[in-house]
Amino acid sequence: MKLAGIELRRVRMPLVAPFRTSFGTQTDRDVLLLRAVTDEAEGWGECVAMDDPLYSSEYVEAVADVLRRFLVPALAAHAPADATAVAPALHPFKGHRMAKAALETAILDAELRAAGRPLSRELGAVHDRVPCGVSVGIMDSRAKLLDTVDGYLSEGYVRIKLKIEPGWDLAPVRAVRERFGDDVLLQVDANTAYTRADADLLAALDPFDLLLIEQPLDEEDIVGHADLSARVRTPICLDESITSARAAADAIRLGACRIVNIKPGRVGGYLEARRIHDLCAAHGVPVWCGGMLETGLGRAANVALAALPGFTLPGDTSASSRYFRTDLTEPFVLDEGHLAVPTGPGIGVDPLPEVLAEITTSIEWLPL
Ligand SMILES: CC(=O)N[C@@H](Cc1ccc2ccccc2c1)C(=O)O
Ligand SMILES: [Mg+2]
Repeated sequence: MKLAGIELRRVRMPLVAPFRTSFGTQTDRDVLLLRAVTDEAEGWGECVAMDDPLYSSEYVEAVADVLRRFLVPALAAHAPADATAVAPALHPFKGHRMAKAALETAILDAELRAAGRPLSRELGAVHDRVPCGVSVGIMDSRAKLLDTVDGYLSEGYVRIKLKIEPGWDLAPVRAVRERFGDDVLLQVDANTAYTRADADLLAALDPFDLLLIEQPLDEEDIVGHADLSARVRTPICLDESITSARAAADAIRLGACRIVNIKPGRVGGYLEARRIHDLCAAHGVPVWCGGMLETGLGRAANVALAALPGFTLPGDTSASSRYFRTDLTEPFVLDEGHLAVPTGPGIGVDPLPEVLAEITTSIEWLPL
């Protein structure tokens, strides 16, 4: 397969409702899409980076810059025959895992489409549909929160995740438990909003029988999470801290987490995501697929990954309608709380041309 070039395409999509987390409120998605053009097929990679470096150090403008000046020229020099050669070619450049993930995914998609192989098969999927959870933002009131959770449960979501931050934690969790009972699968995500001094407060969540507490502390505080794990009964799950298979291995070894949220965009791509899945499975650590408000392109690839055997907890692979009135692809629609794994070659979905044209804000061609 010969790579002719990479198209950087920025698209803007409004969210159906503001999404508030401990690091800010999002009202729309400004997404960088990569289209890899080869002599045999083309492939899509969706970058998960936000507009601002609030979830991680990466942000969309920086991703475009590092692709333009370093990562795409490096591929020109290495002329990778397939996606497995991409990470080694990019290794000299430190970090920028979200940029690397989008580039590798676009090339992997092109390669698999040319070969007629679905991504799910390539990764080792064992299911043809996956159970879906939903991430619920911080709200202005408990009443609004309860209405929102009620709506999602009615839609069929099998797990509820509440965003929390200091001042919005025990009360919303208690309200959801009191209203919907103890059988609802419930977890929380702090996006690093707490400190080691909050151990007693986080331990106060134990009576609510949560599935997990996601990333309570700073992404670099592995030891703090290990100390917390010894004081809090609820399993600690890491998200922002798990940037690679090595980071996952170290966190597990140090007892910093008992569950891992795998996000291919955060760890450098689907091949590294599979390595993390395999490593966690070897340690008996359950994993689930996180979400970064992807369009249907990224959503399709995530659903394929979530079908691997070690993904034993429902992920944030929600339906398209959780975030978008109109998705970039045919919408992903919840069916009895599940999403079907795409069966077509590569990621198995394509942008709808008229939607793509409508939401595109810029196009840049990077020849190899
Ligand atoms: C579904 C979910 O909670 N995702 C992230 C947080 C998050 C929140 C908002 C975002 C906005 C734009 C891009 C990425 C974003 C990620 C998480 O698990 O921590
Ligand atoms: Mg998270």
